[in-house]
Amino acid sequence: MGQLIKVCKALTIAGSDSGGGAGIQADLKTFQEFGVYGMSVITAVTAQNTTGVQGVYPVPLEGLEQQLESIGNDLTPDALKTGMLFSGEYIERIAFYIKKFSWKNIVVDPVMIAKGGAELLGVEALEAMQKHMLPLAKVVTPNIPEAEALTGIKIDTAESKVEAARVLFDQGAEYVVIKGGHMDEEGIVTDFIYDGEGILELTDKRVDTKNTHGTGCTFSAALTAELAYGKTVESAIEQAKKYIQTAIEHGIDVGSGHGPVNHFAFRRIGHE
Ligand SMILES: Nc1ncnc2c1ncn2[C@@H]1O[C@H](COP(=O)(O)OP(=O)(O)OP(=O)(O)O)[C@@H](O)[C@H]1O
Ligand SMILES: Cc1ncc(CO)c(N)n1
Repeated sequence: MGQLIKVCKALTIAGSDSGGGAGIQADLKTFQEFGVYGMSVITAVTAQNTTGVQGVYPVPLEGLEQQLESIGNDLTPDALKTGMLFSGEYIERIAFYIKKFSWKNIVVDPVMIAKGGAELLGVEALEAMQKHMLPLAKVVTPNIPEAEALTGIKIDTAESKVEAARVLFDQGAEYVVIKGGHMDEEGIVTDFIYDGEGILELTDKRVDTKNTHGTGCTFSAALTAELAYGKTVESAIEQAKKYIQTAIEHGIDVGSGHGPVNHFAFRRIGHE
């Protein structure tokens, strides 16, 4: 007789990256590495590789809603993350289903632009992100350009970073993580965390590499996996930072452009 195993479950609502380094593919690979059962709702299919995004094909709205219904009627995620949400209309529907099924532990990665400049979310969708997604977010994880777009604040000083984090908190996120990958800091990368009261900064050494495709998706997926286990937000962020650091340090040599990070490096080199 087979034995059924109870596991923690995580859902990603995001776009597909045919190249396998970002989006749904990065999320599911990361969930698997953390030993979490991964599920997906696909918003759009991208034709993409390490050199860029060649095409974006949204899943019809009906198909998006049906995927959400299918998950909600049978499987309750312990945590979920959102990535590329495609449009304001899609965001509004996704928020509706998250509330309908009372899903909790939500990580909102407000993906807007791919490395190389391809638009993954229209600017018209900014308002929907602020109005519908941020109030549902346990954690919001913008990179610097996304934090600037959502707040209208130019982030170029320590003070402006704090100010932007406050605005995102006021927009409804319980925790704000402004990722430092795009900040021009000599030799280090600092992620900035704000919970409405205190500030925590997580710093690690900047890896000199062109293989940074999918860093943001991978980081937020690791964070989501840890939340699915019931970890505190602080410890989930710390673990996600360790995971992404190891994945970047051991980048994978495929493709001729910005190659992927190594989703399986963390366990293989002895972390648990
Ligand atoms: N060169 C690097 N060396 C070490 N850590 C990095 C580097 N670049 C990014 N990171 C880390 O990776 C995570 C993602 O940050 P980043 O700012 O690159 O997100 P992102 O722009 O949303 O990524 P993407 O859009 O490519 O998926 C953060 O934890 C950040 O500190
Ligand atoms: C589908 C998808 N989601 C997110 C990103 C951002 O890295 C990407 N390049 N592609």
